[in-house]
Amino acid sequence: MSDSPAVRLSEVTFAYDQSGPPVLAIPDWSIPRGEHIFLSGDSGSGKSTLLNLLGGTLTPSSGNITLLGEAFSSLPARKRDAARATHIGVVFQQFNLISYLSVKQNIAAAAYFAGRNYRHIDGDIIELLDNLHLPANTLNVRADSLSVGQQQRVSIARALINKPELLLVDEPTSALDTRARDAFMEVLTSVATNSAMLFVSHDPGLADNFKKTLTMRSLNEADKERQS
Ligand SMILES: Nc1ncnc2c1ncn2[C@@H]1O[C@H](COP(=O)(O)OP(=O)(O)OP(=O)(O)O)[C@@H](O)[C@H]1O
Repeated sequence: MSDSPAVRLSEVTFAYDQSGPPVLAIPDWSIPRGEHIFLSGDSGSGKSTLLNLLGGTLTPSSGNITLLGEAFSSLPARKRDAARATHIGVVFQQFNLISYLSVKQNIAAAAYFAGRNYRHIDGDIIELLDNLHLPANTLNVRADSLSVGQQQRVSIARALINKPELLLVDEPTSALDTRARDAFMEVLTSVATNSAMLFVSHDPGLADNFKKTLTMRSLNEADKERQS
């Protein structure tokens, strides 16, 4: 189903407390394949909740999410984990690299979890590091011996090693200074051309890197506005 969007939400609601009101309600929304979207919104508006739903670490209270036209949120946890590992890359705010493993081992782990033969992906890793302007001699050093900016690039390489159709990026630049931030954005958008990307950030200065921008509002705020 190559014409189906990367991800689609249909009649999705989510409540942390099943007896309470939902924190998120999305009747119909999709991210087309290859589209890069910048998402901002006030603290508490539901951005992280949405990322977790798209990544399958949370499942909707009602409605459903499809990935590449196939069932996703309704899958049993183990199959959802496998679909995530194969089709979704995630760049976390805190990188989430395994500090005592090498750069290569961190990236290869993502290939392993996607069921790939990770012993034969050295070429892919070297090519990615090169595109990310990371010197090849960083391949075998411990992740925690790199600079913050370099660790962030390794986290992009890990997210992209399986050529995911969907890339979820959560506040990736908050630990970087302005120069490193601009370099990061340039390198990210140039290597992620084949993936749909949802990029979440509080930094409005980054929106210019995207053709499409969205702002999330909390359901509470939307309700208050409707009533006033
Ligand atoms: N684990 C949780 N249990 C209960 N409520 C939660 C939980 N996580 C988030 N919430 C609530 O859900 C709503 C949306 O939170 P979420 O973290 O998704 O917002 P956000 O836009 O990502 O905020 P921020 O920009 O501060 O990270 C908020 O009202 C928040 O208090």
